[in-house]
Amino acid sequence: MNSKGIRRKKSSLSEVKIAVIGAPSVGKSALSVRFLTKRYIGEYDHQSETRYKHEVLVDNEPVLYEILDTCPKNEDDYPSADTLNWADGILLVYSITDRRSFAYVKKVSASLTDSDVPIYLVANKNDMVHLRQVSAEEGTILAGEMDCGFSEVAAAEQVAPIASVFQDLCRAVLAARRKSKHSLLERMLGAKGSNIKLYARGKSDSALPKD
Ligand SMILES: Nc1nc2c(ncn2[C@@H]2O[C@H](COP(=O)(O)OP(=O)(O)OP(=O)(O)O)[C@@H](O)[C@H]2O)c(=O)[nH]1
Repeated sequence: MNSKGIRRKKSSLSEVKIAVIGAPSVGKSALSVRFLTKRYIGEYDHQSETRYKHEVLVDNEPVLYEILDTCPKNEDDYPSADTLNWADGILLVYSITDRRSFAYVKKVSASLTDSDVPIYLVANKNDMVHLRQVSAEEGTILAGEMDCGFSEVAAAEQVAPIASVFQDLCRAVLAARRKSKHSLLERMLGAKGSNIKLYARGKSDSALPKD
């Protein structure tokens, strides 16, 4: 997978970089374009990964999404370390009609066990239940193992549930970012704890007793 030129620097607060990862033809582009344009376009003719930028409100806060729609060449083409390092959040996609695509996300999830990057698991093509090869329960179990969100959706038919998937992942990214900032601050305060001076609020320095 070609990820040349992808910046490694982590985003600022309002930017959220999402990598959409899954086996070929599971509907990664259909889901991304549904979220970006609310439209469903059945066939995408792209031979390489595509990046989109899109600003939306999440909980009334503007968020700039950068979405990397990956494009594996085959079922054995897994995302590169560059792609996984680049992402603030990972949308793992499989198709309910394709058991091998479920094996693909399982394998990617196994490579992410030491990663703190928030993940969301999506089972696409839920409109094709007559061709189902992966049960909803299997998806729920895998999401439980990864401790991440999970939905069965149909890019072909739905708009709001797909927006919710991207927004839930965005919330998880922002929450993880707040948590890591908080723990960094705690570590800094802990290290400098002995030097911290406490001032009584509401009193000016001149009103404080001189020692
Ligand atoms: N029935 C059905 N077909 C879908 C759905 N989403 C995508 N497809 C079809 O699945 C095929 C693959 O969709 P893409 O969005 O190109 O899949 P992709 O994962 O981006 O494919 P690659 O870029 O080749 O890896 C297309 O024919 C889509 O029309 C869905 O929800 N339901």
